[in-house]
Amino acid sequence: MSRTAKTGKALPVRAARWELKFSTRIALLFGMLGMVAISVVMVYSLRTAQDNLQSEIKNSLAQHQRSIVSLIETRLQLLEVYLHSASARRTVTALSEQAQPVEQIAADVAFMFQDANIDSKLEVFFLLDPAGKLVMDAGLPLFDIVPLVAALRAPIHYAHGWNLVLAGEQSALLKATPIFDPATIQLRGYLFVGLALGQNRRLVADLLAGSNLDLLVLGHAQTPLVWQGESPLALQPERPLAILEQDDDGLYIKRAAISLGGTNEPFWLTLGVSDNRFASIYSAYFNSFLLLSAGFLLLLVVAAWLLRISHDRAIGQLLGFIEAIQAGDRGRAFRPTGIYEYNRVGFAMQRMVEDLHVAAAVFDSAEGMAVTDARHQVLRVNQAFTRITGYSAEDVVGHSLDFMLVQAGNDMLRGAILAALGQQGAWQGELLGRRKNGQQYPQWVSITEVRGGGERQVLNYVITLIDTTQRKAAEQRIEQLAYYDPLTNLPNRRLQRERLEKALLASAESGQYGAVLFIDLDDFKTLNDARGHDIGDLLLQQVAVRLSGCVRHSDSVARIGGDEFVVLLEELGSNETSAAQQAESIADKILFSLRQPFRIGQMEHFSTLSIGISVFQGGAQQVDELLKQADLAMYQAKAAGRNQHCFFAPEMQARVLQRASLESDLRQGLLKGEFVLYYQAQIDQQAGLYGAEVLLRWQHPERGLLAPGEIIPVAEGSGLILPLGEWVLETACATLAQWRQRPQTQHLSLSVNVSAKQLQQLDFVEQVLHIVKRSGCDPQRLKLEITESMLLDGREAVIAKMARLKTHGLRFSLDDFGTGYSSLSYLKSLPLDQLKIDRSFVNDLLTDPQDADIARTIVSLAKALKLEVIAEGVESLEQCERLSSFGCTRFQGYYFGRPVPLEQLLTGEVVESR
Ligand SMILES: Nc1nc2c(ncn2[C@@H]2O[C@H](COP(=O)(O)O[C@H]3[C@@H](O)[C@H](n4cnc5c(=O)[nH]c(N)nc54)O[C@@H]3COP(=O)(O)O)[C@@H](O)[C@H]2O)c(=O)[nH]1
Repeated sequence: MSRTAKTGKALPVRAARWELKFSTRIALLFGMLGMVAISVVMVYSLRTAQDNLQSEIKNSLAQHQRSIVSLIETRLQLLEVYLHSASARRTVTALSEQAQPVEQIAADVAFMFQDANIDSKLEVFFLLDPAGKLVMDAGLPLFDIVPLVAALRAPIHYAHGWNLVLAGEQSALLKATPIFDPATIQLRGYLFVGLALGQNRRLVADLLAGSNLDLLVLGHAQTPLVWQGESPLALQPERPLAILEQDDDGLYIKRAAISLGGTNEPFWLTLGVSDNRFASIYSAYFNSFLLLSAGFLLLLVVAAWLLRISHDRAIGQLLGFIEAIQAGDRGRAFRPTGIYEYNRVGFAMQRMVEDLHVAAAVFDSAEGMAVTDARHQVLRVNQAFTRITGYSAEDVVGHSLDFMLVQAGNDMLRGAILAALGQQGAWQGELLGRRKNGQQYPQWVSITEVRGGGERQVLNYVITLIDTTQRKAAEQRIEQLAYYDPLTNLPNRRLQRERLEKALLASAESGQYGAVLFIDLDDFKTLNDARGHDIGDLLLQQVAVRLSGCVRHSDSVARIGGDEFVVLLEELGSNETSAAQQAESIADKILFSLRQPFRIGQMEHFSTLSIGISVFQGGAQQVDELLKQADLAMYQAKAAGRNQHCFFAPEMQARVLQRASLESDLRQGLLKGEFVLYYQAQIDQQAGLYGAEVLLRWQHPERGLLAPGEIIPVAEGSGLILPLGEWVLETACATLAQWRQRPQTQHLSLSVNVSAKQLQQLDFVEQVLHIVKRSGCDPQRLKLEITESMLLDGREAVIAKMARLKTHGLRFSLDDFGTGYSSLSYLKSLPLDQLKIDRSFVNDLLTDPQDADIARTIVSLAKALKLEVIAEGVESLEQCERLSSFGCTRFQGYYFGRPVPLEQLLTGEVVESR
């Protein structure tokens, strides 16, 4: 037998041995059940009917027995009444006179009882004389009483109750009464009445009258006395009492012991009735049984029909669901039927289908999948497998996948995989695969056993392949990004730290010295800002190449940020001096190498660098500490004039600590008001003192008066420059406000140094205007000194702030002019009022023609830009005169006065010289 699947292929389906439609099966089952049930009911009903019949017959016969006994008793009582009545009246006369016929006595009794038929009741009625001789027989002639009289014992016995007298075939129940002569009270005889029993057909007829009995036998002891009807069982006195029996002719017979006339005689009465008389009861039972069976069968048919309908509907729904799934309706949900079991099947099937869809979806996932049998022969592969490996299903089905593995011959690996599969049922790991085109590729392989069957033996292996080529490349890329500087391809700070940690451990083990060179390019920021970041990047790349060229292969060069590089030198021997010498020689080599001109595009650039060296012998030191030491040494090298190296010395550390403590002091100093302002006079050639520069001083409780050089870097580093700068501005404005009050001073202006951090504040303009307004000073007398370097970051924003402040009357001076890289066009865009010639040019003005030229140029430039110009650091008359010769008319310097407290500024010679 075969069934056609959706694919059109014939699927072999083994039919069950007794395959029947469910409805047919139900009909058969119900039919059989109906037959069995009807048979059982029939047997039960018949037996019940029989039992009921017998019980009815039994009851009926018992009833008849009671009636018959009652009839006989009634007859006896009547006879007794007759007897006594007859004895009371004429009977005595009759006996004495002998004239009264017996008929007359009977007629008297009949008259007395008004009973015309009394003759028929007085069947046995006779008189005996005292000697027991029959005097008169007044009973019915039907009965011959002679044998009875002969069988009598003394007549007196019969005066006390009924007595059975048996005389051959004759028998009767007799009772007597003595007859006395009323006059003499002499016994004259006995009057007897009796009920004839033996062969008394009249009695039997009377007893059977109106009954449906077919048999009656009245017996005494072993002798039937009178009977009517025939049955072989009826005349057998030995038959059991009170048991219903049936003879071969179907006659039901029941014998019972009875008591008559108060005697103790063993009378028995057997009654019989033919089963024909109960045919109607049988037929009633049979008919109702037939009716019941027919009704039951009908019910069965209806039930089977209803069952079939509901089954057909439910199975139709279930089949519809299955066929829809087969037809590709994947999202079809099972609609519950009215039958619980089918719903379970339907829902189980729906879950199964969903699981199969999930499994199919999983199988069609982006991961390559192959399913093999227990002998590793491929059964199925998915599309991703083909995409990854290049092998189609036809290429691999029926083969082992070993040929695709580069390590196929590696027995150890194979053994490890099989061992893992045996123990955990799964293995995963990285294997080198070979694609169909021969290309090798890394792949992550997972193998999982599928077990089943009674003994849970391995049925299949599911193999998942993930091509990790891209992931590995990405990992490498991530590692490159995480550990290498993308600009120079040198290790970055993170990698260098790790290498340093390893180097320290190695050094601790070997006892060999190593060294860290912290390298910072001199003036790189200036180049970067002036020439742009692209040029800066090119320089950094070339620096990286040169640095790498200066060290051994085993050494490590890293760029840890901006223009900072760290070189790690290892295995410098176990002699500290020799190690330091080696480090120094490499530092010199680096300095020399980097001093050579760089060619960046069309431009030739000269660069120098500062190197801090820290020598280490692992164990005691931490990476951070080592880097910090080298960094400090590098700053030392910068402070010492740049383009040189400097070894770390513990004093440097002390300075750092000192700086930290200064920061804490500075915070306290601000709170305690330890800061003061000094004023350095600014002189106009014609007008004399025209203003002053405000210079910060700190009256340190322990260290005395500190200059800005010690305060400002710490304040800027800690952020305290903001409250400090605000205080300076407020104090200067307060001075200006005071000066405004006095005619001698109201023309004086003040220059206030502003730090880059102050200027970068978003609300700098508002802050300044607020302070100015609150102080009540003339904003035109306030000049803010900025440096070129402040304009490097966020130049547009700084210019906008300057412009806003200028609209409120404030003025700006460009400090240290000439030391930076300001271009002319850039200078022109700044909203300036004054250029300040840097002290370094003034210093060598008289000796260095180049500085003199610069100073002259700055004066000319200021004039061209219509700006004031002032020279700072003027220490001699000669310098002053030379600057005057260039056209500079304003001066500041020790020649005119050192920075002094406010009181001294106004009382000093300068004011007087005005
Ligand atoms: N942000 C702030 N910066 C401030 C503040 N106060 C000062 N500073 C900055 O500190 C720099 C150094 O100031 P100071 O140590 O006070 O030195 C000034 C003068 O003492 C010195 N000077 C003046 N004349 C001469 C001279 O003839 N010879 C000589 N060797 N030195 C001289 O120059 C300093 C003033 O220079 P300048 O500012 O360039 O005019 C100082 O430069 C400020 O940058 C402050 O409150 N806030």
